[in-house]
Amino acid sequence: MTLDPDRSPLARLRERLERAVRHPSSAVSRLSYARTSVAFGLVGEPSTVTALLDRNPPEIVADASAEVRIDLTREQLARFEVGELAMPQAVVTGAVAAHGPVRKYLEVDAILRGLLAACDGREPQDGHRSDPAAAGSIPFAEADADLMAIRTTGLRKAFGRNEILAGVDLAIPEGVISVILGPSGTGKSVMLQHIIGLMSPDAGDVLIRGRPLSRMSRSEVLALRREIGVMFQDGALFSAMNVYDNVAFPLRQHTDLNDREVREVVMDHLDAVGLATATHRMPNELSGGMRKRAGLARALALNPGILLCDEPDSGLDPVRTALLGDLLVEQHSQYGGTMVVVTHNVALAKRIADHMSVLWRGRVLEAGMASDVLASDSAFIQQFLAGGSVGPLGMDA
Ligand SMILES: Nc1ncnc2c1ncn2[C@@H]1O[C@H](COP(=O)(O)OP(=O)(O)OP(=O)(O)O)[C@@H](O)[C@H]1O
Repeated sequence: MTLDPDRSPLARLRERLERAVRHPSSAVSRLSYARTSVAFGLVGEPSTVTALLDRNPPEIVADASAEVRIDLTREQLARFEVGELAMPQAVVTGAVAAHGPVRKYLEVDAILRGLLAACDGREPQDGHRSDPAAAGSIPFAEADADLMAIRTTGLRKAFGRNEILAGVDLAIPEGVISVILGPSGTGKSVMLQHIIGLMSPDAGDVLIRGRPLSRMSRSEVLALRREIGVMFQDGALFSAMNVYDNVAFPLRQHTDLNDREVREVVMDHLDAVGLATATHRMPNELSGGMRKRAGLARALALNPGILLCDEPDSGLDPVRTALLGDLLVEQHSQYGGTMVVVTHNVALAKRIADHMSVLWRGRVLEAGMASDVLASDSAFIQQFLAGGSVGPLGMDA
């Protein structure tokens, strides 16, 4: 694989959008995939944007370079500002105008589908309404079921008589930060190992971008792992290599970049995680937080479409956890993609999650946009969020 410097996430997005404009009938899947890099947004300087917002209904425009531009109505802008419609990045003819976390991106997708269908003069094939203003909120479960970054269907796993996963149906949307939250010992790490293909289920399946792991050959699973970066609890650094070589390792293994190009990518990532001056340190000379940040830089080195973070807060104090959470959000807004964070840390989950799945007793108890899950009236969720000792969750439950 060659990493073409011209093929930045933005360049790749542009390509996909161009294809989507040329072939609107395939726009839904292409745009859904495009969400993994960056997506949608306001166009132009704030004053231009305001002028554009006066147009009603919103419109989609292919400019000279076939860039897709999306103008929002005033009503949509208001929701954008209060965070309901925040989008990862806005594109101005190839330049990033603004960025922030995705919140209700599925609503945005409904709008996009409508816009594209309107642009093509046809109704979208999946029956979604073409009037973007009327698209409104669509229930999470109905949206893009086949276009989730990760899905598990009826996943079961037992160790002896100890059933850990009892039919887990998980759906992780593309392009956002998803937190898998649950009490200790509930099987979060076991789930993660199934997703990477390191553990096989007793029943059920894992689908990565629609591709079932059960039907993949070993070489396909290995290739898939290159699309998935993993940040392990302790960083999982090679103890005999310094920080620089640890981050360079996947690039040397899986790309044909020359030394200068490797250096550029490595230093870019180390700089982003605040370790640019620690290149020569060995893992045992790093603090726990530094090891995690080095692990994050390594996990991102190949620019994976999906990043899995296993308990990134383990062993960190609350302040370091908050700082690491902010770093994850920052990295996500910079690189895009789907980020999955497994944790039992409620404060971290609240800080970073766009989407949340709560695991309990081997199943997904509740899942959806983080704000909805946090407002759940489930007794278990309320107890877990509050850290209370009274409720359905006991020592062994
Ligand atoms: N390879 C294994 N063999 C036997 N039991 C295992 C194995 N891996 C995990 N388990 C058991 O599965 C259960 C769930 O473990 P897991 O590490 O997934 O929990 P978790 O939700 O990640 O917990 P925590 O938040 O404390 O890390 C535990 O009881 C653990 O002992």
